[in-house]
Amino acid sequence: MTRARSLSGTIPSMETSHDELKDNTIIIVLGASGDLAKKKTLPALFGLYRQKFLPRDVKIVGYARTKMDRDEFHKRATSYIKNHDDDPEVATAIQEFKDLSTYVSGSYEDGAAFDELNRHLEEIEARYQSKECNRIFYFALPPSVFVPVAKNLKEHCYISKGGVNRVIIEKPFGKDLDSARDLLSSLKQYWSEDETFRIDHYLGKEMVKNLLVLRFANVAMGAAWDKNSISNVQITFKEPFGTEGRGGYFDEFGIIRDVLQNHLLQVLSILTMERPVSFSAEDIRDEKVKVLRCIPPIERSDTLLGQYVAANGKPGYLDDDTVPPNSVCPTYAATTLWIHNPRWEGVPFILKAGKALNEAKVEVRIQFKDVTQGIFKDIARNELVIRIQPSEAVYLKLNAKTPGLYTRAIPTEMDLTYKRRFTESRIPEAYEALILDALKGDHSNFVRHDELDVAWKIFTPILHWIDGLNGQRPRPVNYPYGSRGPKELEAFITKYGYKRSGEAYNWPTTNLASL
Ligand SMILES: NC(=O)C1=CN([C@@H]2O[C@H](COP(=O)(O)OP(=O)(O)OC[C@H]3O[C@@H](n4cnc5c(N)ncnc54)[C@H](OP(=O)(O)O)[C@@H]3O)[C@@H](O)[C@H]2O)C=CC1
Ligand SMILES: O=C1O[C@H](COP(=O)(O)O)[C@@H](O)[C@H](O)[C@H]1O
Repeated sequence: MTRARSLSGTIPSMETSHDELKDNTIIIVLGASGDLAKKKTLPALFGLYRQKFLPRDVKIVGYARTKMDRDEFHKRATSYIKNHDDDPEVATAIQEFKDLSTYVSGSYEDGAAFDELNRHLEEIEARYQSKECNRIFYFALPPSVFVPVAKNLKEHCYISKGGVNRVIIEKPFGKDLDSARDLLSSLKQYWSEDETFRIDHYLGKEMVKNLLVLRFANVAMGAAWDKNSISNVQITFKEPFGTEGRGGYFDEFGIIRDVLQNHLLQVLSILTMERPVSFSAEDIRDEKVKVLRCIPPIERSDTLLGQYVAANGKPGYLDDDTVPPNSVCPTYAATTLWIHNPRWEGVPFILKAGKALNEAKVEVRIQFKDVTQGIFKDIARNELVIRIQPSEAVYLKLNAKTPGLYTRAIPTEMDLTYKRRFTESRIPEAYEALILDALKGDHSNFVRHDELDVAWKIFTPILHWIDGLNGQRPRPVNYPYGSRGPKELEAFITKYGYKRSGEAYNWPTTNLASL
């Protein structure tokens, strides 16, 4: 396997080799006919193959119930690979990728079908030089079949004569605390924690991984990273499209389970945890769990729920045929979390996520406190913004003296936009980074069982209220498709101390002529 080059400023223990799989490895994608496999898993495997990050002589096997021949599987597997036609190097790599990929059709419940899969894997392995072979099973499957598939793989496809077996599992991991505990304990009967890699793909995003470095490799950041300097924090997820055909799934889960309880809470935990002793998986995850345990369950009064309605020629949530009529499922939520520890006591962390909004954006916005008044009056607050996507960036809004013969401060910015600063670098897809970690046996960017438990403790009471388990279901407020969200949002964030700058803020350049 190709090894990462040693760079100046390398983070030492991030280079640690775990149980890295270098050869004789088969990656089996279960649910290979589905949406996730087609759009994310198989393109990520191709990306890794093309960059020579997969084990030598790797083979990929798709498995699902749908009957299809190898050509049809190849067509689907490569349909989301970009730059298909015009680059001969990509075309060659695609052909090689097809040559190493096969497909087996079978059910998820039937042991005999998994015997068939196992026979196919053994045929491949018979051609490997070593007797020690490795199998990685990737669950691109709905949660309803997680347990039978985990059981059948263990009973029919597990290599017990040496070699490594691993399972990579996608969210959702349950619907509340009890169901998550049930799911986890069912899966644990078959697969150990060490063999299990629970994906939250936000942990594979470049800017989420960057949070640890920004925070702990910069004294200047560390010094201001607490309640003494910070007024409030917003973690925002915005998508410009609605459920569009995925309403059946979505209506059962809602935006909180879809995005807040996992992706945004992961970002929050890395943003607020204490410095880990090392970059080992357990040291990082210990610190994440510690900070999450300081967060009490979310209060109803700290919650704003919304649902999009038709506007701008786009359909409302209830117009989606796959959504039950009169559903009160929230497609937008803002919730405020509080961390009861000495570093963060009193700082509101506002998690906001919505579908069918005016733009695609995920960012962390840290607003600092007001500067002492006196020599300054109504001066803008500093804000540090970490834009996770699109167009990765970190920028700090800060006040500077207006150049020239003025004694006036003006809001400006220090801007680290990745496209401009790192012109030669390709930012990896989250799934590429995570599959590579799983091949290396590095759990740092995967969700540990106790992280899940504490995450569900924070969200379960509010989810039960939304699900109507304790009485009537709350009705979300409406917001138009393509808008910034519910009109109540501005008052909601203001309540937690967020102050918009009084000065019109021109970003990224300041027009001095207009002063
Ligand atoms: N799609 C996405 O972008 C994302 C998905 N995920 C998670 O990944 C997993 C897979 O998602 P996705 O690919 O969208 O799911 P799909 O609904 O596309 O299901 C994947 C495959 O599973 C089989 N399947 C579907 N429904 C059932 C069922 N009721 N019983 C048995 N088998 C079924 C189908 O294959 P066949 O009939 O051929 O066996 C299907 O092709 C889910 O847990 C999802 O929450 C997570 C993040 C993003
Ligand atoms: O897990 C999910 O994430 C996607 C958003 O992922 P991103 O990488 O495009 O930001 C979201 O659309 C989907 O509803 C959710 O299940």
